[in-house]
Amino acid sequence: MNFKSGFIALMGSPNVGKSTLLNTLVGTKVAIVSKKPQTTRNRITGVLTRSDYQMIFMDTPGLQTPKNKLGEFMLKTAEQTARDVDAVLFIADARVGVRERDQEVLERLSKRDIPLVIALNKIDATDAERIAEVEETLRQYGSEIFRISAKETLGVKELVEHLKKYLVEGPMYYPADMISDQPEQVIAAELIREKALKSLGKEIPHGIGVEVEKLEREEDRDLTNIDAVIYCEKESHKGIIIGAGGRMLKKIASAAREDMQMLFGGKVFLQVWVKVKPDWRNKTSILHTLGYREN
Ligand SMILES: Nc1nc2c(ncn2[C@@H]2O[C@H](COP(=O)(O)OP(=O)(O)OP(=O)(O)O)[C@@H](O)[C@H]2O)c(=O)[nH]1
Repeated sequence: MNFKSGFIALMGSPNVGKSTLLNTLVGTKVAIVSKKPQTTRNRITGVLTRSDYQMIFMDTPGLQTPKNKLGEFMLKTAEQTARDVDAVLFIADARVGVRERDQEVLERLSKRDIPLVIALNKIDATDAERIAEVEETLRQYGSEIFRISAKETLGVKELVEHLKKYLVEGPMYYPADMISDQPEQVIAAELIREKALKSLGKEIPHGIGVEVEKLEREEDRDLTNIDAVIYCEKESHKGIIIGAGGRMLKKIASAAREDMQMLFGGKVFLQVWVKVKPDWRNKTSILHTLGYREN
């Protein structure tokens, strides 16, 4: 059987249990990313790797009505994330029910081509009648509703089994053990990958992977140095990723660096290389190196 992988966006209002579920799914504490308080509200990625599949979860910020620039940024990030994934997992709180904001978001999500799966969380703290009532409201947005408790790990296995259906044949984007050791590296890599996919359109669909080789902080200068490599499968793809005069790569790196600065705080010095590795996920040898500096 071939390896499958995919990206799944976690969406839902603040406090419904997205971080708890992410931690339950991935089995490690990934929700602590930065020391800066507001940055924990940005996107966090959790990776669930098994022998035959890898699920990459994007934890989007809460869907509250934006009150300021940061709020606007977070909402934008959440909606953008939901666009570039293989499935969206919407989480509702059984105790609170379906809020107006949830309805607006669900309305939009249900009209998209991306599969929508709904998890009704906190069933451990809600009576059966209430659960049935909320589920009834949710049914108009999608038929795939799972009752879960992220905290008590109820129904989570069934949910994962279902989500597996939306994975596609593809690479192991991240090393199996990466998330527990270096969440920041994973997030930095994902940001670059996201910017690359967005800028490149459908030209190079699943053929790229990003690896962050170095992420070092210089606390005294409030600076983070990041070295990353975009792996692609063909020489022709490398040309497209770099672009005429290096413009495409510059665009990708600039956009990624901007998000990284939001996420990590302080300044980010980012260098991105593009390397061709036809089977990049299995081989360790680097066939070709092309340097590019972005600052
Ligand atoms: N009883 C119960 N409480 C839960 C469950 N899942 C999460 N919680 C609690 O709900 C609260 C919010 O959980 P979080 O995981 O931080 O929610 P979130 O959606 O990530 O919140 P934001 O970061 O604000 O978007 C915490 O107090 C959790 O302990 C659950 O399944 N059952």
